[in-house]
Amino acid sequence: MTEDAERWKEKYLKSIEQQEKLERRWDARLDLLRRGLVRSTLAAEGSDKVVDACMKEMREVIRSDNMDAGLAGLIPRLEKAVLDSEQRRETRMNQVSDALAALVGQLQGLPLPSDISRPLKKLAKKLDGGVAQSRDLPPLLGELSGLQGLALSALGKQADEARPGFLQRLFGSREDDPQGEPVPMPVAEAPQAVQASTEAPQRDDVDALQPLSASAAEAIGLPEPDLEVSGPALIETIETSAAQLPQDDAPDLGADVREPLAEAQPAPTLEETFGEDGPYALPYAVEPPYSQVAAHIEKTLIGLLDDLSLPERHKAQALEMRERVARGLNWYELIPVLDDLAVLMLAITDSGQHEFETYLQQLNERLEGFQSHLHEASAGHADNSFAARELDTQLREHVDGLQTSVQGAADVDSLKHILENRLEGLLVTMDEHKHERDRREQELAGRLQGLSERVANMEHEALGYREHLEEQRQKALLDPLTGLPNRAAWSERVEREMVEWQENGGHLAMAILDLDHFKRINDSYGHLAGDKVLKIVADQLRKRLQGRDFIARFGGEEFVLLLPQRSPAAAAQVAEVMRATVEACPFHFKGERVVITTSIGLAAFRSGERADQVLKRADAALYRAKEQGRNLVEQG
Ligand SMILES: Nc1nc2c(ncn2[C@@H]2O[C@H](COP(=O)(O)OP(=O)(O)OP(=O)(O)O)[C@@H](O)[C@H]2O)c(=O)[nH]1
Repeated sequence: MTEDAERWKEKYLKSIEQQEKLERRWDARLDLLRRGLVRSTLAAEGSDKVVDACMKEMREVIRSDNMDAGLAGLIPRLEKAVLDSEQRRETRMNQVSDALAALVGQLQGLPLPSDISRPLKKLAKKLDGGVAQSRDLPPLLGELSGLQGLALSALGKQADEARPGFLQRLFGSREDDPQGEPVPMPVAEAPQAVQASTEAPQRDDVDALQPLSASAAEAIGLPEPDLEVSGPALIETIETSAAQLPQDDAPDLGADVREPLAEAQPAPTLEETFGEDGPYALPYAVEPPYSQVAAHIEKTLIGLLDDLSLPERHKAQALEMRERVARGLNWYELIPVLDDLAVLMLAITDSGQHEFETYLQQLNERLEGFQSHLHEASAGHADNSFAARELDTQLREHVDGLQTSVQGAADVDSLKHILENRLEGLLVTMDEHKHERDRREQELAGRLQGLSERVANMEHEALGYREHLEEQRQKALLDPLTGLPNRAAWSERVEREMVEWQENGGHLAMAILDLDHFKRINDSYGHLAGDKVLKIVADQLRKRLQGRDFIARFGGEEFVLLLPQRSPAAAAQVAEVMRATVEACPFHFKGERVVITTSIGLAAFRSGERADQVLKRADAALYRAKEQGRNLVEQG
């Protein structure tokens, strides 16, 4: 064997040896992987039936000789099973998270001391974002169970103090509540209520915490169920008494409010008085879980997308959104869809602006056309002047010619002939000129007619746009839920009244009204009931306005009141009427009275002050009213 062949042989043997080593390592790894897989499949067992079946099959495939083919068939099925299982797990986690949030919500509805209600609020916030992992559940459950224990023992303590009535046990009463806070819950009919109403009650007797008999309700002037929302008798009482008082005196209207209570006689129950469907009845709707409202939301969104008249460039986006909605949404998919919808709406508003800009551009082009018509008309006028000068020259030439001819005429006959010729020429020139002038006049009249039509069209369109803009502006100034003016309208009005006040002097005051414990209304009766309360309260407050008084919804459960030309005492009187009006609204739930109250912060404008500074003082006063027990008017 040559030296070269020897070297090749050695190289070949070495590579075989290396190949065998690699194969042994590969087998060892494969064996490890097989064992690992078998153990993993065993460990994962029990999480989901379909996944379990796939895992079992996998173990068999791994142990078989035909692993490649077996795995190729199994893996896609396993992937699908794992995905499905993951989705089911997510749904379960969502359900658990919703249930936990509901539990926390129920606890939050209880009158708990702040050292329990604050951590509860924190826990509610944590649950707001949903629970992503099951490992997060034990600490959350632990936290909830601890807080629930504390809440129960706090309530137990209240029960030990032997306070009558389930609702009183649940929500506490003013004597026990250092804040003296009224709680907007149904007030049960109880015998002592009649007594309370006949024993010249103090202000607290009107409090929601105390059982309120129908007689008391009637006595404070709650309107009949089938009457229009307006005109509870209490409010009329207040108005009468307010009218009798001198404007600059701050009256104790509370006394007027309380008076009728003392004279009240036992009367039918609230349920008898209002029935279950009166204008003040809070709907019995239990807030449904998302799955129950999803179809409605989808239908509404699709309806909205179909009704939108969209500029061409936004149509594809809306169509894509529509398809997403039509495929069905879960809770978490809804939020991005709403975000996208909001972006689309903003884009449409922008295109409204764009449309208007296009209109202005068109208007500009038309005005340019108009200008060029005017140019033509003035050129026509210039032509006319030129033609008149031309005529003048021609006439002069004719007359000169006539003179020359007359001087050169030898006899009367030739003179006559010359004269006739010259006059003929003159008449022809005059005729031609007249024709030309008529033609030009006609042309000019046509142009003027066209111009005046264009102007009329433009005026008509501009008027349409102005009306459309005004309509849009008015809509943008109204709060859609209550129909009251909104924050933007408020700013406009404040601005106007301030200028008037600065120029003419007098008085100007503003007040902030914030419904008390409104969160509890939502939590206890649902958001629909909350919305109904807001609408009715807004309606009632609006009906109390007089003269230049102005009310707006500032947002949420907050209203603002502007009182021009009212002295501080008169403004306080109006605020008190508003407070009593809200308290007197005979809301009821399943036949039981629900007392809803408002706290009010009032501030009068001082010389040199800006509106935001006055609002700040009113807000600080409102804060004090809340601190001092709510259902109060405080001055800032
Ligand atoms: N139904 C309904 N609820 C609203 C609306 N706007 C705001 N809210 C709710 O109003 C509640 C206001 O609650 P908070 O600011 O905590 O105040 P509150 O419960 O009224 O308590 P106090 O102001 O301290 O007496 C929140 O639960 C909001 O979700 C609305 O348009 N409709």
